[in-house]
Amino acid sequence: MLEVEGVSKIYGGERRGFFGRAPQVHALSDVSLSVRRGESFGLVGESGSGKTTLTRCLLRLEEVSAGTIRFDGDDIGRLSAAGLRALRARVGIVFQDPYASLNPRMSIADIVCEPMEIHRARLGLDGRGRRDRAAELLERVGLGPQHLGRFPHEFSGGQRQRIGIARALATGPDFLILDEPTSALDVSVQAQVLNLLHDLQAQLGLTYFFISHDLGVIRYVCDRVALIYRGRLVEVGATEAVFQNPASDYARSLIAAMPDPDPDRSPFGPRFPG
Ligand SMILES: Nc1ncnc2c1ncn2[C@@H]1O[C@H](COP(=O)(O)OP(=O)(O)OP(=O)(O)O)[C@@H](O)[C@H]1O
Repeated sequence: MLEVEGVSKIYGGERRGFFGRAPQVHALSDVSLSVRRGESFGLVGESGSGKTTLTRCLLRLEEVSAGTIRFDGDDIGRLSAAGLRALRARVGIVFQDPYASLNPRMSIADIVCEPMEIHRARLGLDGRGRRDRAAELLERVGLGPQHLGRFPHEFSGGQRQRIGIARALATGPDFLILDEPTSALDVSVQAQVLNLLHDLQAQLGLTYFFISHDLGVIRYVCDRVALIYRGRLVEVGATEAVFQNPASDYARSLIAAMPDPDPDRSPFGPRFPG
């Protein structure tokens, strides 16, 4: 579904004054990976390793410096304005911090309806239709439609992240970027949100691109995983194979540093029980 081929991204280098240039940062160097339809693909890397840059390139919020990204076979670097809008409707994002990512002055109805308004020509829903869909989405994420008129401060962290997930689903995407979706939550709430994501994936046939620096969560959730270090992929493979038989020194050191490498004894229990 997603193919990233030889992608590099260099920030900076633009002229500054008469003689100088901004320093260059190689945020991504020759990154290649592919995500299959219906799978959960994990991207693991420490802060500054290039995870956000890669997701921004996937949505073409940044232009790549080299390489190509294909979504469903289309080179996203060559999409027309209409093609780009369609891409952004098909790709939803759940952000890390459910406190910062929901506008405190907007009602839950407005928050969940906003992406539907942006994409209204494509979705063909009037105001009533958007509100009905928002109610349906709230129900899907385990919150009732009675919450539509309330505001973010009235909800717990886990509930806010459910609202963030409802918003990410608003345009009917088939691909979700989950950017550290549970790292701001308590461990008990993390497991509930991860289980919700698992159920939604099965119900809606979603493909997940799951970013995290928490290997326990990645092992629990992802079918395959890529490790990124200073903008370079150092390992890609089936999650269990990488955990049980890591090929790179980086993977070995990450796994050795995990508090408990046994998923059956992780805070989340065995991988997706039931
Ligand atoms: N707009 C920008 N201009 C210049 N450098 C940037 C820009 N955005 C990111 N960088 C640099 O690119 C590198 C990769 O950053 P990126 O934000 O992609 O990492 P990350 O893995 O997402 O980190 P985090 O987990 O902290 O979000 C870093 O060195 C960062 O400082």
